[in-house]
Amino acid sequence: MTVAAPHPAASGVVTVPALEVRDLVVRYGSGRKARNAPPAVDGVSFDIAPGETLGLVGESGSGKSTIGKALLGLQKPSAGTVRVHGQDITGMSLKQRSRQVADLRVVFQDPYSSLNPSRTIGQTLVEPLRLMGIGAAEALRRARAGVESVGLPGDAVDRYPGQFSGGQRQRIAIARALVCEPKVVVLDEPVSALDLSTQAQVLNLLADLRDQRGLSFLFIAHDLGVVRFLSQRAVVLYRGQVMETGPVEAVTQAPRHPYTVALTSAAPVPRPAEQAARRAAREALGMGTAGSAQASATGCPFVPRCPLSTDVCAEQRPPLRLVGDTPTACHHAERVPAL
Ligand SMILES: Nc1ncnc2c1ncn2[C@@H]1O[C@H](COP(=O)(O)OP(=O)(O)OP(=O)(O)O)[C@@H](O)[C@H]1O
Repeated sequence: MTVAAPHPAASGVVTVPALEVRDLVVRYGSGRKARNAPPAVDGVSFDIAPGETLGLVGESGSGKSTIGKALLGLQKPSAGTVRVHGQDITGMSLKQRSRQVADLRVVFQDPYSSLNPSRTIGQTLVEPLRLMGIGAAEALRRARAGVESVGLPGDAVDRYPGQFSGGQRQRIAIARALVCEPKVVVLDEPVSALDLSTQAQVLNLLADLRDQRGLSFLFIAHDLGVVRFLSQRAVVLYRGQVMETGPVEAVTQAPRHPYTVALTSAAPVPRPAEQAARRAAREALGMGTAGSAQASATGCPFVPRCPLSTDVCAEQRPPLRLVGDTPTACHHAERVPAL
């Protein structure tokens, strides 16, 4: 099994982050109703160092993909900034980005819908290079090298997506992302549509490419086992907010926030006693047992035995936040002295 590479920041050398996200807020829709609704992403901040992989985890609907879309310019942020190697790209249009921001690319979840079925692999890979002003012959040479770098034959450029398996298509999607030689790649659930053995192959390929090229990954996933395999650090999201962040081993093996405990309890661990404790934590928090954790609609999803329902709580926000080493107050506990 591939082991996550050491965190580059461990060397003590101060570097400009490959990706810097500050106080990101994203609201969908417009008008008063949208303004009054809780944002899909609510003040999220994180950095990714050069060569580092950051796992972004959370239950379905927690805002993971919305963050990915905001980084890529597919969804306009309501507030906050996004910098790639120090360059502020927050307000850039998609057109500007395609010319200027070759540093940031994406691999989407679904290898079947993310490639245009009517275009050859070569046409798909050449397009972003041509937008960057690279000549046709050189772009085709790079496209061939790109498919070879993900373990496919160079003549794959003459074929169509329908002629490849799901795993091969995901390799092609990775080649498309890397052909522009980006520094940062957003991987939005890149293996969750693949069967288990293909998942392992694609994860190993991603780890190899990252280590060879010094890439930084934002690895969006709901499967904590997969996140642990590739990431050095993890950010746990709930309802658009960061609940906990830290080294991936600490977050997955010794989570500090009750929500993370509940989320991790769905992932198998080698020690039965720990598994049982985590299962109990999930039950205490009123969360489901499947991989996608669901908070209880009634009853506080954060504090065991808290009698306040999310309907009653005026804050309508997670009561306890643990970011870095700085826990903030539990609003629910302030209101319920008996806790
Ligand atoms: N186009 C949209 N219009 C309105 N609301 C949206 C839109 N896309 C997402 N949302 C809402 O934003 C919130 C975050 O959704 P998002 O897709 O980012 O979550 P996620 O963590 O990626 O979930 P999943 O793991 O299921 O993909 C959810 O409440 C969702 O309903």
